[in-house]
Amino acid sequence: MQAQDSKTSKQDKNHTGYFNPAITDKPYFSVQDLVVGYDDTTVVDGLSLTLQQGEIGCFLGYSGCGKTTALRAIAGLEPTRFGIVSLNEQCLTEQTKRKSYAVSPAKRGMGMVFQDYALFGHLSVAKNIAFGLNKWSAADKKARVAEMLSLVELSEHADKRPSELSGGQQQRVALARALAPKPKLLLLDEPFSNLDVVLRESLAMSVRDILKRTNTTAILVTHDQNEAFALADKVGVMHQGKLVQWATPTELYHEPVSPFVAEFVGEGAMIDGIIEAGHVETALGDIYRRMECYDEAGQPQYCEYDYPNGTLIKVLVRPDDIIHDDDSTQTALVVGRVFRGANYLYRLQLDDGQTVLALVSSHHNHEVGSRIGILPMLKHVVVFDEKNVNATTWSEYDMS
Ligand SMILES: Nc1ncnc2c1ncn2[C@@H]1O[C@H](COP(=O)(O)OP(=O)(O)OP(=O)(O)O)[C@@H](O)[C@H]1O
Repeated sequence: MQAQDSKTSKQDKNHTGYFNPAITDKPYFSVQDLVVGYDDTTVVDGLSLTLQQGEIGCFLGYSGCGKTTALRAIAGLEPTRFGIVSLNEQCLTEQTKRKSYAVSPAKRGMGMVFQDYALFGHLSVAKNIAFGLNKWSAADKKARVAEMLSLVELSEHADKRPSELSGGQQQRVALARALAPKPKLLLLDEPFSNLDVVLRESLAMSVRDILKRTNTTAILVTHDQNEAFALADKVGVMHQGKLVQWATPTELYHEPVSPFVAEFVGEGAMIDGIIEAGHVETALGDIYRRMECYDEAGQPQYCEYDYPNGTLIKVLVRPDDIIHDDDSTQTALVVGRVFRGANYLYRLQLDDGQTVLALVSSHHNHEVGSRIGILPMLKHVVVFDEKNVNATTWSEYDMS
């Protein structure tokens, strides 16, 4: 009885109506040290990640960085040179010094959705969705197809051929077909890239909603950051076959681990900083890293930075870190601006000639050449080391 209660509580619906992913010590899906290559080239190089049940992961990166190869290796469609892949407590691939083992793709319990939908043109929408259910009884199959049609909001199109549907609708049929057999893991390879930009983001949001409602664990491959952020819980930035950072979209944006991730994800500028007496001096002001302790008068104590005085470093400044404030005594010169509807993206020159970006409500219309008041309000201070390779993030800081 107790076990039943605890299982129920793990799958309780949260306030959004979604099922919470089951919380267990062991990840539902894990990849350890995956290495995949063609001939003498290594294309995926030591990739490791975990997902809990119901979580959506994403491989994001430039063309050719190895995203599709990683996905295909997880599906068992590419041979693995090294590494372990496990799903739902089952080992699917183990290529190590001790063992060489791989479950065939058909027995992995995975569903796939491709860029080109790969629907059967001669079959109706309903028959496309029923395609993977040949072992189900006729009654169960009928009920499941009806359920999937309703889930993707295509019930009234059940008897149409795919060619009679729009691109977005066809992709929803492909999703319904992949979800119908209840896959343990759904793999989506650039599923929206044939669609126009506006449709892409709205379809990504509705696919996320469908995956969350069905508690489906999934991995998406894309080179489109907006799509990754709209759909995924965890995004892995890939670069030259390596997973550089595997984190939530917010963490990637605000706490990138390297300059590559900082530049790849979102906009921003890296301004010069110099370590002086334990704090960082920048053109925006001096930044003091706060410790979690206070002196007797209640004044915060500050960390010594890890580098000697005079060390040159870089500080990441995102457009939302610079607040426009007419009353501020700190000003910057507007050297460029882009109208984005709700906002202007201003390019601002600081007194020492460096530029930063600022996202300002489009009610504030300042001409190029004018000076505007600014307040630096960094959510996190991301400092890149002197070799510009690694980053550290400070969440607690003061500026002067
Ligand atoms: N079957 C293959 N044989 C040899 N090399 C391949 C093969 N498939 C992919 N590659 C190479 O592996 C590298 C990674 O390809 P992959 O398709 O995984 O990248 P990707 O990040 O998914 O790129 P894209 O976004 O363009 O699809 C590329 O250099 C590609 O040319």
